Amino acid sequence: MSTIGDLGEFGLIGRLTRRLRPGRAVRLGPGDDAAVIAAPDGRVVATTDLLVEGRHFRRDWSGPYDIGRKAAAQNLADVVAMGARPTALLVGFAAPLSTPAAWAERLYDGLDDECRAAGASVAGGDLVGAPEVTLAVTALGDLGGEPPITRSGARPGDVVAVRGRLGYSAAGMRLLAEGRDGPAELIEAHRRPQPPYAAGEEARALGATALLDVSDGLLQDLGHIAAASGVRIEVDSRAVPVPAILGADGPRHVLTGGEDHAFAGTFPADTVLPPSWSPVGVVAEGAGVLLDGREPEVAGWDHFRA
Ligand SMILES: Nc1ncnc2c1ncn2[C@@H]1O[C@H](COP(=O)(O)OP(=O)(O)OP(=O)(O)O)[C@@H](O)[C@H]1O
Ligand SMILES: Cc1ncc(C[n+]2csc(CCOP(=O)(O)O)c2C)c(N)n1
Ligand SMILES: [Mg+2]
Ligand SMILES: [Mg+2]
Ligand SMILES: [Mg+2]
Repeated sequence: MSTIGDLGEFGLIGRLTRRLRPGRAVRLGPGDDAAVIAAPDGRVVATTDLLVEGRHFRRDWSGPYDIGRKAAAQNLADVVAMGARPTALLVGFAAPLSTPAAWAERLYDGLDDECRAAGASVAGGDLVGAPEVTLAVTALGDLGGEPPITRSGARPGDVVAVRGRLGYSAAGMRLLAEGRDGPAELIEAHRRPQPPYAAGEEARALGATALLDVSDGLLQDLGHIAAASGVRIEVDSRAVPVPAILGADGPRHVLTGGEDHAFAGTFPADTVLPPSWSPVGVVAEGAGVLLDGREPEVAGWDHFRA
């Protein structure tokens, strides 16, 4: 079995980049000092997120293909959450030299497939030998001439709505931690989030006043909209859909579980929301997030508290 150490830095770069398919916005991809990405709008949306072994994923819980998909998805979702179309990813990849080359190749297949699903591609990156697997992913996006949908535009009277799965990843992680092997749908959801990438364009068409992706937990992430917009967000727990598959702790997973990368937005009160968007609360004057009129004890994930 060949390892990435056997291949060497440039051998591995060649093996990995060969797996990537060219993307629509990439004018010059891997191979030079930098990539060249089309930015027809003249403004580039840029975002970066780290994934660290043992903190974001475990190699005994997830295979390389799913880790690649997750690393891409969490960054592509941030671009979509700005109301932009993802164009390209840059991937910093650190791994032990004993890592099987096939593991690294499957990681790149996952990155490439998730990019495809969002209309982007991997345009470049960096490679380092290191004691643990770490991925530092940067995503770029195109606003198509439209203004970004920020966290700061929510206004009192707006309705708060969510699109996409919530709580599945947290429920799946709990099962993995307990050594259980089902329900498969939950475990798969933890390994591979499925952000509904169409939500960005939908939210824009619906006149969203603020938008973000739910990475840390619904209540906590809504807190970012509340803070940036200078408003209070009031969530009604009875309005938040809790699928039965999530089990007894379903309500907690849905309200505070991260990593599904659903989208949460605020919309003018008279907006007619399609069924894919579930209204979960309202925007009011004030500050913070209230759940059924009270401050929640737990709101979501915090790296420095976990
Ligand atoms: N080390 C840093 N240096 C500069 N800015 C940072 C740093 N870390 C975070 N930020 C900025 O803080 C803001 C919030 O970051 P955060 O990572 O919470 O958002 P997110 O990527 O949407 O969420 P998540 O990381 O949970 O997926 C972003 O605008 C981000 O660019
Ligand atoms: C091994 C392992 N332990 C814990 C977790 C849970 N977890 C890690 S990061 C995060 C929030 C989003 O991260 P970020 O804010 O960095 O985007 C959550 C819920 C996991 N996925 N794997
Ligand atoms: Mg981040
Ligand atoms: Mg985000
Ligand atoms: Mg976070």
